[in-house]
Formats: sequence, structure tokens, C-alpha cells
Amino acid sequence: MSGTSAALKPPADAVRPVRHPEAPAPGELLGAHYEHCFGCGEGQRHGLHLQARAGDGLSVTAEFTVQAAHQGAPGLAHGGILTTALDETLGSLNWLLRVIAVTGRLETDFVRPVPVDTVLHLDAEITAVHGRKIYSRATGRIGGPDGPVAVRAEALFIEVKVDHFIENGRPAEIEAAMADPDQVRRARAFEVNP
Ligand SMILES: CCCCCCCCCC(=O)SCCNC(=O)CCNC(=O)[C@H](O)C(C)(C)COP(=O)(O)OP(=O)(O)OC[C@H]1O[C@@H](n2cnc3c(N)ncnc32)[C@H](O)[C@@H]1OP(=O)(O)O
Repeated sequence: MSGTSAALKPPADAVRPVRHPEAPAPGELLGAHYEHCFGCGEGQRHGLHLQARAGDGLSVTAEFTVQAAHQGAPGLAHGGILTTALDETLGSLNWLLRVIAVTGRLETDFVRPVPVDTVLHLDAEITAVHGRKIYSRATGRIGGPDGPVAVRAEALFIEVKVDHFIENGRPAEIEAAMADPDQVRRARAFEVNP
């Protein structure tokens, strides 16, 4: 069974956006946007360590391996973890538009159980933009990039200004990220998403 709510259907006057001319090239690894991000940060011991790669057009691909720390039922991935992997992959699409956006709504279909040690092959694409609203969808496959679908999602991201993070984030982390002597890391922490 599947189906998404009306909020995830682009309105009739939504447009298909254009890939930003300075977007990462197809095939390029995007790298972590923030070292403490649970989805992609290398500094999170039990994080997903998801690695997303720019695809053609308005798409990305990503992989993550389900670890024992990600279990819900014995030997199986927790559904919330799988949704996190989808959220992270969908969030990385914003590099292609080079806008800052946060997840407003995310709906997941869980189609097949995903065992520990499985590599989840994710792909995602932006489908439409309407004002600050960015519509997208993603699938996660097991057994290979063309394997059976285990999870799929549709999402609505909302474009925000960098102030969203500065005004809402805990001051300790905001100050630490702003004081990072690594200029690239400092910019990435705020450039796209939390
Ligand atoms: C390489 C980079 C990789 C990055 C990966 C990151 C992956 C992780 C991404 C995340 O998980 S982000 C963290 C989770 N999300 C949040 O914490 C967001 C919390 N929510 C908010 O801060 C605000 O609700 C939000 C900024 C989303 C919207 O508030 P605003 O006051 O800016 O928006 P506003 O209410 O003016 O709504 C703007 C439009 O969006 C629509 N909208 C907002 N929230 C919605 C919602 N939840 N569902 C449906 N529509 C929504 C709203 O109806 C409206 O539509 P219209 O323009 O047509 O009138």
C-alpha cells in the first residue's frame, strides 16, 4: 500500500527547477555538511555515515550500511533510521539548487524489512519547486542499485535563511561551528542544512 498526503502534491503552477550552474558535478561525492550530523557526519559514532553523490539533473544517489546499532527488531533496521537515511539523502538534493532548506514534511513507505549489514542504495530527485517549497522523492533498494525497493519517501523541504540555524540552534554548537578554523567546514555547517 502507498499514498501520500495532499501537502506533498506540487500545485499546478509549480515549476521544475534548474540545476544551479555551480552545483557539484555529476558523480562528485558531496561529503558531510556537518561533522556532527547524525546522517552524514564522520564524528557521530553511531551515525549513518551516509555518503551522497551528485547525479545527473536534479538527482543524487547515496549508500549506507545498516549497523547493529541501527536495529529495531532483532537483526532488522529500525524504521526511523531508514527514514533518517531518506531524509538525509533528500536533504542533500538542496546542494543541486544551492539553497538552504529544511524538512517540512516527510512520508515513508516501508516496503520490505532491511536486515543488519544490508547496504541500502538510495536515490532521490527534486520533482518541483513552488516559492520556498521544494518537492522531492526518494527510494532505497537492497541487493544493489537495481535491487528491489525496500523503502520510498516523498518530501517537502522549505527554503530558509541561515538565521534559521543561528537563531534556533543551541548556542554552544553554533559558536563552535562558527569558530571552526577550517573555512570550508565552517561554511558547509551553515550553507545547506542541519
Ligand atoms: C549536503 C547537505 C545535506 C543536508 C541533509 C540534511 C538532512 C536533514 C534535513 C532535516 O532533517 S532538517 C531538520 C528537520 N526539520 C526542521 O527542524 C524544520 C522545523 N520546522 C520549521 O523550522 C518551520 O516549520 C519551517 C521552516 C519548515 C516552515 O516555517 P516558515 O514559517 O518558514 O514557513 P511558513 O509557515 O511561512 O510556510 C511556507 C510555506 O511552506 C508550507 N509549509 C510549511 N511547513 C509545512 C509542512 N510541515 N507541511 C506542509 N507545508 C508546509 C506552508 O504551508 C507555506 O506554503 P505556501 O507558501 O503555499 O503558503
